[in-house]
Amino acid sequence: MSRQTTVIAPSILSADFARLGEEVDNVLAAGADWVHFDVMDNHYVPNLTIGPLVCEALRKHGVTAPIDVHLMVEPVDAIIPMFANAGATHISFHPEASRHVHRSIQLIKSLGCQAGVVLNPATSLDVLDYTLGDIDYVLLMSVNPGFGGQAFIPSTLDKLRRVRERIDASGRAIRLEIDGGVKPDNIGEIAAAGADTFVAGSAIFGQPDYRDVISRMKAAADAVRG
Ligand SMILES: O=C(CO)[C@@H](O)[C@H](O)COP(=O)(O)O
Ligand SMILES: [Fe+2]
Repeated sequence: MSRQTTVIAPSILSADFARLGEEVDNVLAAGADWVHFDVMDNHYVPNLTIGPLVCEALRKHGVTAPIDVHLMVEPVDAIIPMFANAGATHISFHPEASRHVHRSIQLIKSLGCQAGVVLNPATSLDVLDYTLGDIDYVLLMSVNPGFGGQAFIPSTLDKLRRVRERIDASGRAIRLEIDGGVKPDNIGEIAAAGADTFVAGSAIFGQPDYRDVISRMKAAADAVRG
């Protein structure tokens, strides 16, 4: 199977929300591939962030890049069509926030979006047993969901290797996305462990030069991915 291209997906959670359209334009012009859009409901996670109106506003602003919606909401099914209609291209959810995981995956796909399942640091890989045949990506959390700016949990590297083995054994073109604490100085070992899609919030929006940090991250990942 062909290798997936390296994708850098800045998490807008760390952007300046007062200038969101401009911030998204700037990271995309600086080489970012996707926009990572963190939706938190003050229920599944303690934090409260943004909803479909903001996704729609980015589309109306002229953003054409993939918008990768990471739903940290419970229950999840009612919110999926709202994001599909608002312009999301990718929608992922936490399986423990869905009563019927297969149904949620099929709902996302029926709306024309790519479907992903999200594994928290302490979530077992068992959920992949009956989802790998249907999903388009796995989103592996390397921090506990809810906040930007947390430190990468080192045990995630071993988990990444195990998910990579499962994906390769499936024979399907499934992306492996990593989310939380990804920085220029650890992206190489994260890529070597099997990730191809890299979310980074504070590492990108915390820097004065987006092009410099994104190109350094991409080069470090590609150096080990070949
Ligand atoms: O989903 C989440 C947090 O729940 C992430 O997408 C973070 O927003 C990533 O931020 P950094 O750890 O890169 O600062
Ligand atoms: Fe996220």
